[in-house]
Amino acid sequence: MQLTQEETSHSIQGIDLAELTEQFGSPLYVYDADVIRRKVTALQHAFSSVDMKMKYACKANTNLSILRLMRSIGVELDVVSPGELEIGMLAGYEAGQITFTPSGVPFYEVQEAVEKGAIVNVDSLPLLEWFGQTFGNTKPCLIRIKPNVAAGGNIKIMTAHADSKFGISVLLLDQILEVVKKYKIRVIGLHQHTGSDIKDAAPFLQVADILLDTARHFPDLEVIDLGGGFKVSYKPGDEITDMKLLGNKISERFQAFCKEYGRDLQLWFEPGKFLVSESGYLLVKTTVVKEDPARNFVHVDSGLNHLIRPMMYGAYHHILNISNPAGALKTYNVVGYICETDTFASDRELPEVRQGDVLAFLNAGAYGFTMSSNYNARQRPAEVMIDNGEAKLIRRRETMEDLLRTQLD
Ligand SMILES: Cc1ncc(COP(=O)(O)O)c(C=O)c1O
Ligand SMILES: N[C@@H](CCCC[NH3+])C(=O)O
Repeated sequence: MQLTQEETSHSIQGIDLAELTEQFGSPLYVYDADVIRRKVTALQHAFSSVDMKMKYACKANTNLSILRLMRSIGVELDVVSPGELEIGMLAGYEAGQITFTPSGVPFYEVQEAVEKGAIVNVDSLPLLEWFGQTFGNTKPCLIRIKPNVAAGGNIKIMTAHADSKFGISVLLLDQILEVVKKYKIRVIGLHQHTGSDIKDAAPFLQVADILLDTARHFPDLEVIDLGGGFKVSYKPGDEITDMKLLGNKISERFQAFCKEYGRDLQLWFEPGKFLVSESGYLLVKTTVVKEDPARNFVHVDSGLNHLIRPMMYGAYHHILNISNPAGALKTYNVVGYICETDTFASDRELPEVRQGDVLAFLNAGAYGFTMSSNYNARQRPAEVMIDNGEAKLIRRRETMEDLLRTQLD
């Protein structure tokens, strides 16, 4: 990973990260708005030769300020629940700019979203049948195809292989077409999402081919939606998706398809991680350094309740000791304070960690706060966004009252 000068000096836009924990407390999520802008621009450049639209997969990070930033730079939205839809609309999106990509949800959730004006990605044959019965040809929809391709950082985040629950298998095309014909359903797009953390261009091209082949059977398309999944850099030296190469290759195939189809379509992507992962840091404080005969343990004032990716996927998050960057290197297991095995990192070399040192977990912008919980009756951290050289609190720290609000005594 190429750390920028700002990252090595442990400041963002001139704001010292350690000082932020003094000001806003610890643990603390911090986001750099400039990184998000840069990522959006990179994707726009990569696909500048086609009519491309970004639908930010906001499950990665639903903070209203992030959504408002996305909206201000022309990025639309992909949501997976009524809650995300509501947050999107609160951020100022019109429902027509939002796609709803459910996964086996109750049909009334789809009904409400469609009635509000969102466009649904239909993900099962029973939902397609219901959609036809309920809306006939009065509402547009996309169909989520499962291309039966396995790709992604780990099996838990692969969503398009044959055994995955997501979408309608491409092998069921005849049945899809039958239902569409029966109700004259207005299918304006085909969608697929292969998985997350996909480095190589090859799987993206493979699924694009499958989706475009399938698209030939639908005469009224306006959109091809290739989902998200671009790989970002988690580890120093990590190879990431070559967006320029991918942009050229996909655009070329897409243009050839549009020519054959006889009409220019729009190409949609639903990036989550790519847009926000690298913008975020989780700042934590070292509570205890335990020099055990077997290992050195660094305990921090956080755990799987705040950042579950290392425990859930074995995901690597780079860690900086921002209080002692020049300390002698030592090897540690960095662990949380939760009453479970919540190891953030094993055998990690860090500049000597002392009690009270502030550590920064990188790549905490995506699937960090949104996957957090109140396990062990712990409150969730505050969130801060740095923009125009200013740090603003964009979510206050939870309190005990927040935790008790729904309990009836
Ligand atoms: C339907 C859909 N679109 C987009 C995404 C975003 O994926 P990523 O954050 O890897 O770009 C996901 C998450 O896996 C998803 O399920
Ligand atoms: N939450 C996953 C990615 C999205 C999975 C949902 N389909 C991660 O942190 O890598």
